[in-house]
Amino acid sequence: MSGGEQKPERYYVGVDVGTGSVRAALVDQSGVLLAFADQPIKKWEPQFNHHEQSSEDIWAACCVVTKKVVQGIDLNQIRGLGFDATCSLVVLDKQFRPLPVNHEEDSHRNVIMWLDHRAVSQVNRINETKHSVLQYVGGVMSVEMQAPKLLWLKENLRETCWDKAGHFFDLPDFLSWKATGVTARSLCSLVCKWTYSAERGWDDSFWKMIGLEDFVADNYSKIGNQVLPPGASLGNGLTPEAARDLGLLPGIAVAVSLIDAHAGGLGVIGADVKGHGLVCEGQPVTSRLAVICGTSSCHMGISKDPIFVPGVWGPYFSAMVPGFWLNEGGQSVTGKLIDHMVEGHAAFPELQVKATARCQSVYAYLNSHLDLIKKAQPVGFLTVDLHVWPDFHGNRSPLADLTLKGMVTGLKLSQDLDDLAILYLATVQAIALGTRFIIEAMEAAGHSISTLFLCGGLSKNPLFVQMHADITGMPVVLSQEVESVLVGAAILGACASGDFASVQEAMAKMSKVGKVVFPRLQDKRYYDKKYQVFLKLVEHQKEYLAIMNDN
Ligand SMILES: Nc1ncnc2c1ncn2[C@@H]1O[C@H](COP(=O)(O)OP(=O)(O)O)[C@@H](O)[C@H]1O
Ligand SMILES: O=C(CO)[C@H](O)[C@H](O)COP(=O)(O)O
Repeated sequence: MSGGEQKPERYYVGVDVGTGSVRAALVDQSGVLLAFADQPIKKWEPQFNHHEQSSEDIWAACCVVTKKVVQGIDLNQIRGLGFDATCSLVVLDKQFRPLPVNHEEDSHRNVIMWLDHRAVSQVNRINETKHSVLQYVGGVMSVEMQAPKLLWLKENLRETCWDKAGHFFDLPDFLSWKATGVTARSLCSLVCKWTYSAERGWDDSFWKMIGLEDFVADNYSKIGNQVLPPGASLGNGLTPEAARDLGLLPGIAVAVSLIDAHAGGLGVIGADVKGHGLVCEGQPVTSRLAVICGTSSCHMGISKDPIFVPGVWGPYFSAMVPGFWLNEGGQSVTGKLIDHMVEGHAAFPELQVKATARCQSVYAYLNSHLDLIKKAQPVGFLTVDLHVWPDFHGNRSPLADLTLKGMVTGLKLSQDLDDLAILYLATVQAIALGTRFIIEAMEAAGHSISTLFLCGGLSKNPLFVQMHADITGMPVVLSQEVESVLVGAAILGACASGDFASVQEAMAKMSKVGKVVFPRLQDKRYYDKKYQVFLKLVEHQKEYLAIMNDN
């Protein structure tokens, strides 16, 4: 190339499989999103607490969105592809065909979703073993992890699923296998959801103790015995078949994947914060907490040395940022809870009609409605006598108690739009109060957090963002690209292509600060009182249980 000519742009494709939809983006070397597409995916709930999906449906959606974002682009400029996905469990037979994870024997439904709580008895038995691997998941294994789900399959679907199974994949690893034919697993998935240790590998005694000695006997071939770091390049890149499916060129670099929350973490946590008046500017990156808020919220904090936080997953070595330990706090339903509260209210049909008439989302309409009814006071003060405990799907962190339930106190006989708006506000606040609860647990164990970096669908909601700032008392950083999880996936593709020397370098170059929302410190006293009530709610819930269980 002659001196005056510009180098052709280099692009990366990121694919993010969330709970409700698949998204793809075309991203350039500086992390700018040039094209975006999304596509809903199917979900089944055949019985309460059973949640299933189809890996074929998910792959088909990945193909649709990828083809859309590369339309009109010279495919030779696309250097790498990265996937992230929810940590759902995909089951395939020895010939890589889908196997049913249900009593109906519907093999189309071969994915047990991350939020599925069918394996309660199994996880209780696993926790009773007090095995040392449990130290690395906050002391208590979650029913949402893979070991209890695998045990459930063995105990409940022996002939139709377990005996025929050849491959159990975390969804992010299924996608990279589909793209490359390589069955290597991501260190991220195996460490965070499967009890693998980055330093010690699999622990035979754990699998034997819980009754899944089958994996030890076949040298873990069904759950992964080749483990690679996220962002590493897989095999010979994209296979000709997958290239046809996705509308890309064969041979482009495909990265080892990440779980979606972890991709969000990569997409936001390394941004250069200079000039934004943020306290974290002069502090190490460990002072930042990435909060990825979609159907669920995940609170990703990193540290140089392992920190054991009771009820908070981890510490996981190199599972998100290489060389750092990760603690992952979480709330199992946040976006799903807001939607549940709003859509279940008697005034929801009226809300839908009014929001549609104004061409607004229901959330934007509710936010403006709250602004109307708040009068002179700060909007958050509308919930002085309405309080919510948000564990409608159990508590992930910091209590790690899946038996906890949701609570609402302060209900009235009214069913109008004002009532719906205030209940929505109290729910948003409860989620933010839950974040404060998690941060306090992390800090008590040794983390020192000063700044939140929010991304995911809920970060599009200004009320949700402001409440997180006001209730935690910390500034909230939003990225320049709203779809930061996709930037994280593209960072993986960029690393696999060899265009960046390390994940850290790609993070620093591709994630950018957009808006900063500061806490309104004048409202602190009010939110401190809301937090006091919040903690009382769960105390009371436990008391009610003790009364009812007392013989
Ligand atoms: N424009 C928006 N304004 C406010 N909230 C939104 C918006 N879009 C999505 N959400 C919320 O975000 C949640 C979904 O987030 P998303 O990141 O898309 O989920 P997932 O990755 O789990 O599929 C929804 O449940 C909804 O509550
Ligand atoms: O457990 C998780 C990450 O470790 C997430 O909760 C799960 O992957 C679902 O993510 P989302 O709510 O973004 O769909």
